Amino acid sequence: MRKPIIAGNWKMNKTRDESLQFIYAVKDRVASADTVESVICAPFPYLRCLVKRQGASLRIGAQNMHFESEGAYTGEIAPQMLSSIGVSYVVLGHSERREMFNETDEAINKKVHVSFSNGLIPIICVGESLEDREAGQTNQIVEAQTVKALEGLTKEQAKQVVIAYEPIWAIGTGRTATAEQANETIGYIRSVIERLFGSEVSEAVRIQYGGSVNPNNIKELMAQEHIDGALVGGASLDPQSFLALVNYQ
Ligand SMILES: O=C[C@H](O)COP(=O)(O)O
Repeated sequence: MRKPIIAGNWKMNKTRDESLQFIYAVKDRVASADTVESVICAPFPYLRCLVKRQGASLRIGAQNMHFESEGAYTGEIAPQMLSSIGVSYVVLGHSERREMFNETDEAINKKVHVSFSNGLIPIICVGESLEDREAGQTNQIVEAQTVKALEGLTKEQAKQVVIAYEPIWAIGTGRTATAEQANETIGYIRSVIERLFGSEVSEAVRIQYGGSVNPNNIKELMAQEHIDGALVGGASLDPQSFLALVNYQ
C-alpha cells in the first residue's frame, strides 16, 4: 500500500509574512503523517523559517537546486545547503524550469543522483505539451523523461523517488486532465518503471498527478488505481484550500 503524498508548489509566490501566516494556519491541522504525507515546496528564502515551524506532520521542499556540491555558480543553491537546513524534498524538472530555464533531462538526472547523496527525496516532474498529446505522443514523451531521470539509480533509490505527472496543458489553466486520462498515463509510467527496475519497485514508487488540482477534484483523482498523490500549484496557496487537499480522505 503506497502512502499518498500531497505537495503544494508555491512557485514564485508569497511574502515572508504570508508564508509564516500560512504555516501557522496549517501546521497542526494537516492530515496525520501516518495516513498522508503533506509537503509545501516554498521559495528558497522561506525554507528555513518554514522548516523550524513545520510541526509533526508537514514537511518542506525546495523547488529546484544545482547538481554540484559547491563552486563558482553565482546565484545557485547546492543540495547540501537544503539538507543542512532540514529540507526534506526537492521538486526537479518542473515543466516551467524545462521551458523557461532550459533544464535538460541530463541535468535533471544529475540532480536526482545528488538528491540521494544529500538525503533529499526528489519529486521528478514529467509531462507532455498539448501538441504532443494531440499528436498521440504522450506515452513516448513521459517514457523518455522518466527513463532519463531515473538512469543509474539503484532499486532502493528508485523506490523512494516521487514522480509527478503534469500534462503541461493542464497547469494553471483550470483544464484538468480527466481522472481516467491521468490514471492511464500514470499507469503507463508505472509500467516503464517496472520494465526498468522490476515490479517490487514499480509497486512501491509513488506517482502524483499535477495540473489544476483543487479541493473539488482531488477525491476523484485520488480514487484512481495508479494516482498516489498530487502536486498542486494555485490551490496550495490558500491555507484552507491546502488543508482541504491534504485532508481529502
Ligand atoms: O507544480 C504544480 C503544477 O505546476 C500545477 O499547478 P496548478 O495546480 O496551478 O495547475
